[in-house]
Amino acid sequence: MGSVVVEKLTKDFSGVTVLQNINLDIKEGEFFALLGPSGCGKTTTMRCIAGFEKPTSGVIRIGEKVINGLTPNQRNCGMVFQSYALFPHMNVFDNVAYSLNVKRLKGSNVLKKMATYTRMLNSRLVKYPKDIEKKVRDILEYVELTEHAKKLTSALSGGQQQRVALARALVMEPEVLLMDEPLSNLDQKLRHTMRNTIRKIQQDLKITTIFVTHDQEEAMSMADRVAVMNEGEILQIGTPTDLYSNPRTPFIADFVGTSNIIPGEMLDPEDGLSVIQIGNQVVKSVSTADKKAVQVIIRPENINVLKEESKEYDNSFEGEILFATYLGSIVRYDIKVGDYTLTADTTYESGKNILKAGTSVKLGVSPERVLLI
Ligand SMILES: Nc1ncnc2c1ncn2[C@@H]1O[C@H](COP(=O)(O)OP(=O)(O)OP(=O)(O)O)[C@@H](O)[C@H]1O
Repeated sequence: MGSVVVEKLTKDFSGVTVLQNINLDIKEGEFFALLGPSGCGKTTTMRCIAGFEKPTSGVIRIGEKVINGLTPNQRNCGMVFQSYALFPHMNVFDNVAYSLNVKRLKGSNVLKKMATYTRMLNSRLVKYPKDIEKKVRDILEYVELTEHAKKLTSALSGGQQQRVALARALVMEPEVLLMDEPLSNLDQKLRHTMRNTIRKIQQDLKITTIFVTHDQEEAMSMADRVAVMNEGEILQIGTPTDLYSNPRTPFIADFVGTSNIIPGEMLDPEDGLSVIQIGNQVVKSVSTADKKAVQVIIRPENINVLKEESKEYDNSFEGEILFATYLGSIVRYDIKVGDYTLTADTTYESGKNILKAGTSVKLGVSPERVLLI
């Protein structure tokens, strides 16, 4: 398995820069996600690594080898796309065996051999060499598709088709697995199951994996590390917990999870805590900033919603419930505090009533949970 290093990668399309100064250092066996909104350059980064796009400048290495000059086939990357990209007229087994066969056919008269192979496939006379037969059987068993081996891929469910695509990539024993929004076409429930399947396979095989997604929950739940991209740049790289607790910009705080982001003004510190004026309230934070105008970031789960003040908080506000959303294990409240509406998450306790709109509440936030950017 290979590490993937990208150095100072830029990409222009007709003079328009879509990637600028992308630097990645992906470790061997790591599950690495590229996360960002639509159009931020995730797929282009991936396509440069796979060899489908030529970088305008920059160096890409797999292991020790610079791969800029190699064709996609020579790069030893397996690819899985959102659209599956399977052959609908072939059965599962043939789809998975296809690339292994094509690789073997390399050499003289490839086109003629491929034409013969396709004819054999069409007439169902194809007979695979023993080693290919075994490899395909093993991988199909691994992704739990053995019983579907003879079915046309067009007759399978989305999740099964994506497992065929995964098997087809893995059977080539690639050094790096590149996955571009592989779960986007699946419904919510299947997406969750497939997340676990992909993560388990990745951990089993310890295959270096780059996973492109615009879904922060997907990236955060699957990846060892995540690069957050926006407008052709990488804003921050970190573990999911890193990004969640120490977002470097308001964009990341907002994109990775839900945040209350409120503009404030720094006052003089008190008792070792930063003091920030927000409207006619002050908020205290252990976080520091070396500028006057700051963004105050508070995660919804860090706002304690109390019907009466039962505990002393360094930060305590009066608010009024505007709206309550029951989300299963949590209840999310929109709460009016002065001129702002804050979002607060509370654990749902069965048997306890959800607070109604109009209820007056006290909010408590510990200074450790107030982040300044
Ligand atoms: N072949 C191309 N020619 C011109 N512009 C392109 C080409 N491919 C991509 N772009 C542009 O480059 C930018 C980045 O696109 P890219 O597909 O990499 O973004 P993305 O983050 O993967 O978005 P999505 O999640 O929507 O796929 C976009 O503005 C897109 O329009």
